[in-house]
Amino acid sequence: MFSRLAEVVQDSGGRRIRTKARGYEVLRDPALNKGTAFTAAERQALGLHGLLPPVVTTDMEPQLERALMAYRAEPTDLDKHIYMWRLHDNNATLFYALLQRHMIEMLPVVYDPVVGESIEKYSEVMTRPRGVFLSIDAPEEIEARLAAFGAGPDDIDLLVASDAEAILGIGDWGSNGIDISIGKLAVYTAAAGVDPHRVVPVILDVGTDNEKLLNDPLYVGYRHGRVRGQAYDDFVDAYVAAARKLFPKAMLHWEDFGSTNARRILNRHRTHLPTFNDDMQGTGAIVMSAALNAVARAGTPWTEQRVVVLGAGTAGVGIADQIRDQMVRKGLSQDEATRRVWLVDLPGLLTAEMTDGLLDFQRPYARPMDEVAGLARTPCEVSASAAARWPEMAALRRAEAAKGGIIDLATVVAAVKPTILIGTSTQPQMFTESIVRDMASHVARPIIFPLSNPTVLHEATPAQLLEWTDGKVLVATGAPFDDVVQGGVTYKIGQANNAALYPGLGFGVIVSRASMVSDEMLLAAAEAVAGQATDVSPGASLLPSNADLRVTSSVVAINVARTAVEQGLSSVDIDDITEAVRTAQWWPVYCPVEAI
Ligand SMILES: NC(=O)c1ccc[n+]([C@@H]2O[C@H](COP(=O)([O-])OP(=O)(O)OC[C@H]3O[C@@H](n4cnc5c(N)ncnc54)[C@H](O)[C@@H]3O)[C@@H](O)[C@H]2O)c1
Ligand SMILES: O=C(O)C[C@H](O)C(=O)O
Ligand SMILES: [Mg+2]
Repeated sequence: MFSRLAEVVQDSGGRRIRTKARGYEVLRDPALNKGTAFTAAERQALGLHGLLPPVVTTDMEPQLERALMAYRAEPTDLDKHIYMWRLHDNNATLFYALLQRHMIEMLPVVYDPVVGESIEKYSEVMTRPRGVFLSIDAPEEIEARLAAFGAGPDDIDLLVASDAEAILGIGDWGSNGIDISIGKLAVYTAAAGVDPHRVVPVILDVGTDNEKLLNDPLYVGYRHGRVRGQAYDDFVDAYVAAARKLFPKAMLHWEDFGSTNARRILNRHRTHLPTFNDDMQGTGAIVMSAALNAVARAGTPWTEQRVVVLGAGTAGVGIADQIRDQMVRKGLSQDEATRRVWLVDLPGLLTAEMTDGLLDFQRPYARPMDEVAGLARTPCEVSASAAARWPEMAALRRAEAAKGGIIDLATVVAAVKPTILIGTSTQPQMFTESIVRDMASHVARPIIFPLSNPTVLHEATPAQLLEWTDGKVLVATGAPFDDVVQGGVTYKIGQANNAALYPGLGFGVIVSRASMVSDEMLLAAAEAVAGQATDVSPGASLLPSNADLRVTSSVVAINVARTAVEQGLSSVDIDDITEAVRTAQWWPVYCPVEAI
């Protein structure tokens, strides 16, 4: 976001910035600062002589070299993460140029998995606050606080908001969650070219149930338990109303909400706003991309897939829904397709007997009792942490324990013989060797996607899955993993992280100024990503490399914008969609800065 002292001009002379700022006002504005790249004439006009060393660098190269050395000299990934945000606060253009050039190396540091660590340690490592902190303690101030960001009605394309109840798989992190909104936005820019000066990171602080934070004297958020119920809904509604009023063109992105809120919020707004939930829909779509390629490589029809999902929360059921819809598109009835998906959660296999206790979006998948009657039950306990984090699911688990135990994943896999196994449980190593070997004994090419982030929470590693299946598995993961060499084949591991999809999806919505995000737009995004992974040689990844994120995101944006236009959802006239996407993309290059 530029200070009020600057404006961007885009005309036949190209892009330039005009500013009333002078001297340190220029150098301390990360959107304006170019450091040693200010020309002699700019230094004269902006009063920078004497505030910069004498060397004038004509391009960014020396700065990039210096920044890369400083980055690599940082001892830990968290230090590197902090370095990157300091760099951003000094010179945003250089930050994005560096990130884009070293995407494979730096994306995991700026974003997932290291962003998880920075959120856990935010109280200690917080640098300059960024974004807008909204609090349920002051709902009447929402509009004023958003307005304090300083942007006008035409200045903002996108807001990413989180209430931080379900950050990645690490749970409730209160106000610290601002870093997930910031990290997601950085990926929007690096991957798709969303203008970083036209976005707002938001944290919706409704309190936290995280005892560690509540007892931490350095905690930066509101120190009370999570507010739920009507007050919560009113607060979220007030945020939506204020965001729409102040930034009527902007898309609203929801990130890392708890499973009891995520879908309700989305359903309330999805048909009348350009909005989507990344964990449900972005994840569902990127998993569809990987699944489209995996099913094609396995050579089995969509209508014959049997899908087991471990972890029936926001992401798991978002994925289940999109897979079910694909089976319907391929000819099954809604009921037949739903019957081909088995959800396993804390209470084990979700069954019809649990219906009253299930979350509404889980209910359609509950298995009929006659089908499960003969299945073995495994005794179980309910941990205090699970009971606090997923009370509804833990209550059902307790009820199952009283009946002798749960129908667990191993039993379900043995009975169902799934072709596809998805992990969104937040629990590491749940895809055990015996479960995976059992699955592989029934299908030629088991499709297994352990997706729980960050890396340490994955249900299995790609190396394990490849070993246990003798290289037969078709795998994609949530976090980045190195290549695995086995039996003379180098396996490239596709990252089924929504980061490969949501930036292009959002950019397509922004370019087309779509009035909503339709299921067809999500499918268009999924197909676009899938189409970018063209190598089908042994060991080839199911998804395009993150090194090509910019290309992938462009193709996604074009497909999404085209679909919006075709569906009559676009509110602007676009003659040439490819050109519209191309010209809207922001690139991290310096432009002239003029004094006014
Ligand atoms: N790869 C991606 O792009 C991507 C996207 C979104 C979420 N995720 C990951 O998926 C995971 C889940 O995210 P979410 O937003 O759906 O969280 P969530 O809290 O909504 O859902 C987690 C679910 O797992 C269940 N669960 C907990 N312990 C379990 C166990 N032992 N056995 C079976 N189920 C168990 C919970 O009851 C809950 O229903 C996280 O780790 C997150 O990082 C990955
Ligand atoms: O943030 C990510 O890496 C993906 C996803 O949104 C998640 O919550 O895990
Ligand atoms: Mg998320």
